[in-house]
Amino acid sequence: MLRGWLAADVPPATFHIIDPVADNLPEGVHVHRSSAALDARFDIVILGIKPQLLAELAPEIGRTLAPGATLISILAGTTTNTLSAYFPDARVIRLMPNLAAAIGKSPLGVFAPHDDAQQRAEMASLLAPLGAVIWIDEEAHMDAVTALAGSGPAFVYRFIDALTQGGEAAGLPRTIAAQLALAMTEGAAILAATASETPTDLARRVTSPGGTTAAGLAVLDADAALNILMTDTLRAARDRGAELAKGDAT
Ligand SMILES: NC(=O)C1=CN([C@@H]2O[C@H](COP(=O)(O)OP(=O)(O)OC[C@H]3O[C@@H](n4cnc5c(N)ncnc54)[C@H](OP(=O)(O)O)[C@@H]3O)[C@@H](O)[C@H]2O)C=CC1
Ligand SMILES: O=C(O)[C@@H]1CCC=N1
Repeated sequence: MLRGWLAADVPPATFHIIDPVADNLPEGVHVHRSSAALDARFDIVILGIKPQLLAELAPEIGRTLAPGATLISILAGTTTNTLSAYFPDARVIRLMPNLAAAIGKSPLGVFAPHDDAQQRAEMASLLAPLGAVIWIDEEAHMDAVTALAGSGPAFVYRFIDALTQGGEAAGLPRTIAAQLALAMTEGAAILAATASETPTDLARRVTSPGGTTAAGLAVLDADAALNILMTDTLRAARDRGAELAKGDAT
């Protein structure tokens, strides 16, 4: 997220990073190893610790909040009720970004318990450099949002790796297979994002009757195996969010 804002020319000195160990941070941001020695209080605090650390770190985090501050949590699972119990004076908002925030291409699922037009406008302006803001009306959906939008890049990267492996098994040198898998995925994703047709329509357009794509899809679609795998994958990720919300650190 920080890299996304800096790429959009937000001045680095705007940001105070509180992290005990983080290195390789962009030049010009303020870095603090803890909030203990920090006098300042902030109007906007973005919480990016592991959910399992919240109970331990809450007193320290609380000291960074100005009266009426906005606390934006990107923690998987952790509910606004839990956050509000730790930070009763803050305006709590949940946000689920992903790695592509660094290039302004993250879906940004946002849930706020006390939602209003002014807050939506403030969040839209704050988050615009990071990607597309998608308001989520029901907090119960945030674990599924996390599974699809937050964890999703890892699933796509696995698919790209599998394409590379498949290309290699089909006889290509690994480096060529890797290049083709990446460039093909990029083009297909951009086309799907910009075309008026649905992904299903686009797949149909690729598929010449009796051709190579049809032969491949016959395998990929058999027994709905990919759909079942994706359903199980997202369900596992979603349910882990619910476990984290209950404080499960295992
Ligand atoms: N990775 C992703 O793509 C996404 C992650 N998230 C959420 O972001 C959060 C962080 O995830 P992720 O970055 O992957 O995990 P990391 O473990 O990489 O990041 C957690 C960070 O918090 C630091 N930390 C530990 N103690 C303190 C402290 N006392 N004060 C301040 N910072 C501290 C950790 O330091 P240390 O390394 O020493 O533990 C670490 O740098 C999670 O809640 C996750 O659900 C949300 C969307 C996407
Ligand atoms: O793996 C996780 O728990 C976090 C949440 C979404 C992406 N990474």
